[in-house]
Amino acid sequence: MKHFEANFDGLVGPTHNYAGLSFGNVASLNNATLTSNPKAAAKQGLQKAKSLADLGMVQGVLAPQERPDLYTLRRIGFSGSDAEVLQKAAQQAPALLNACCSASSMWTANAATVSPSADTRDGKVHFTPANLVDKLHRSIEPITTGHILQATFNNSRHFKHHQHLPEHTSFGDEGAANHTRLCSEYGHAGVELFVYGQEATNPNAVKPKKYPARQTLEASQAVARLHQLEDESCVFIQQNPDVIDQGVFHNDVISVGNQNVLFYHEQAFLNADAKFDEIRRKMNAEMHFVKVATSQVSIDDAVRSYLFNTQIITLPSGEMAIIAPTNCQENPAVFAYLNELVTLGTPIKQVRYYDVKQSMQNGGGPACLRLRVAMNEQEVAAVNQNTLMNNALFTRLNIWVDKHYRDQLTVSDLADPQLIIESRTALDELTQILKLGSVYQFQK
Ligand SMILES: NCCC[C@H](NC(=O)CCC(=O)O)C(=O)O
Repeated sequence: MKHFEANFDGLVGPTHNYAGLSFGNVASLNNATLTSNPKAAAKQGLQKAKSLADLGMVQGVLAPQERPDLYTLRRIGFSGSDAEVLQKAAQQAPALLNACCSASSMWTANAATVSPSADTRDGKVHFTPANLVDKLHRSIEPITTGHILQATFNNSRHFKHHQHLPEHTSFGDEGAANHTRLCSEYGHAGVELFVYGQEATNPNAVKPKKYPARQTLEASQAVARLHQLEDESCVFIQQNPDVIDQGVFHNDVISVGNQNVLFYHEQAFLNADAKFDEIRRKMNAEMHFVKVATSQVSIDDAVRSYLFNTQIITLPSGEMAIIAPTNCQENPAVFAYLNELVTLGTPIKQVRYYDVKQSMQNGGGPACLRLRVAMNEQEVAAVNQNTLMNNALFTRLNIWVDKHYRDQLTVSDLADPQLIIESRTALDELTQILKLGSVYQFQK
């Protein structure tokens, strides 16, 4: 049977804006006053997804969330008509309004952790939505994320959906951004590498001093248990707290893996040597650890360019390619490194650049925008086929974006009640295009 690694990209929602909501995420804070372009953001994302489909990859899309989130605003005491709720929140608690308007669900690397059927005891593909408790604006995502995942992977014979972990910082979970699956072939059992920022229940364990460690060991272990993974196929490794304090808020800002390749910065992990030995032992296959030294690319350049927030994909030819943001071309040290990388004799043979600047300005690169789901042919056939990218869907979604999205949005626009109507009209139409059923609260 054939096996694939599919990428499901998050569609950028109609309220895409720069509100500076993510303490510890340098780009989010630095760009807090910029005017965003939701239409351009959505189109950049669609173009990247379509380009991967054109390369012969299995590519899908995940619907965005309903924003503004009036249900959360009502839950915290704002009342009246929808327009009144928005106006009162804008006057009395603008920071809370901003948190309820973010289009952050587009970063589907944080939607869930996924374990393919080759790794799980019951032979199903397992999904656990991330609780994202570290950030208010993201902590309101997991319930709807669960609905969207269930409507997309809507076959209980093949797909097992779990509830998100308990909503407490001890179980801080950021999903696939801190999870990498290593394997020889996508269909063979692999090693699932869980990267955590801190141990919540061990007061003596090291942790960052300045910025939050969003992922805990306890959360990663819980996901591994839920997904029915064998101990022999899991490795838990701590992120270097010093790099978290330099803006590496997720592991996918400092390392990325694909099949038997782990591409990483030398400062990414604690106790890397011992953990890499454990990976080698558990893999039963040759591993390529592709290390980038600080002398080649500094942490600052890695964070600015998102060199490691690239996607490494295996093309139908068997060659690996890196999907990089154009920001990597614009950074001299990073561009020089990538030009050299393809000559080094590693499995990575080419680099392709895509403009995803609208997302980058919020601290999300190409890899943040996608959720990886390794599947066999039968599982791909069991996915909601209306979510899979092809020429027709690409054309349809571009028309949909043109019809509903604004080409500029500032934080002060978030109090505009018209935005509720625009967003709901767009999302209602989207659920029809993707045949998702009623996944949003306003549809229930
Ligand atoms: N995987 C990339 C996630 C980026 C995301 N940024 C944000 O939410 C920024 C939102 C804002 O500042 O408007 C985050 O930090 O979780």
